[in-house]
Amino acid sequence: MMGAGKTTVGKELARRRKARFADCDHEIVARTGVSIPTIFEIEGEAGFRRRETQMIDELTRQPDLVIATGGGVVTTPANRALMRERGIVIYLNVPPQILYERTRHDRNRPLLQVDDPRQRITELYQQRDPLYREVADLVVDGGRGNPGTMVRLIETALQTFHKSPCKP
Ligand SMILES: Nc1ncnc2c1ncn2[C@@H]1O[C@H](COP(=O)(O)OP(=O)(O)O)[C@@H](O)[C@H]1O
Ligand SMILES: O=C(O)C1=C[C@@H](OP(=O)(O)O)[C@@H](O)[C@H](O)C1
Ligand SMILES: [Mg+2]
Repeated sequence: MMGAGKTTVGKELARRRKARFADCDHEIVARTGVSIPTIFEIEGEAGFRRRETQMIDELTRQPDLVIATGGGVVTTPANRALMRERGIVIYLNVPPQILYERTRHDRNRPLLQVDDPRQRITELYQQRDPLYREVADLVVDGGRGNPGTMVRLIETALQTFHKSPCKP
């Protein structure tokens, strides 16, 4: 979900594992030269989702890459299939109240620029939680500690986890 810590924790996880890192949103912004809110403004959410699918396809072809997705990636069935087939997927599960606290001052998430962002987050969480679980290989409680603690939890879980992602 937005505010779960994917960008922050993903970057640190990659550093610790000496892997490369890519943030899907960051790559889309770099490619288009405009911000996420601007893409939503011009192309709508549907336009952003098309770009996201293209980018996920591109990124998941690369080996040894830690990818931080955007929180809405699971809303597109094709993305869920790509993630399951090509990657080890970690769901950072964080309760809506904490997601709200972490995102309340941020203006860079167009879906939360509404009158009642707390309610919006709760609705999105309810809709998406089953989808995150559908694609996840590991579910980590992401609301319990700082990013460093999250990375250590993930590293420990990965030690006893073996999956051979398909070659794209
Ligand atoms: N485990 C954590 N504990 C406390 N704050 C966190 C944690 N993970 C991320 N944050 C903070 O929450 C905000 C959102 O994090 P971010 O990595 O952008 O989330 P996402 O990419 O999942 O939307 C940032 O201000 C970040 O510093
Ligand atoms: O949850 C979503 O639908 C979105 C999450 C954002 O990424 P973060 O999860 O990194 O905030 C970004 O992709 C866009 O604003 C839409
Ligand atoms: Mg992010």
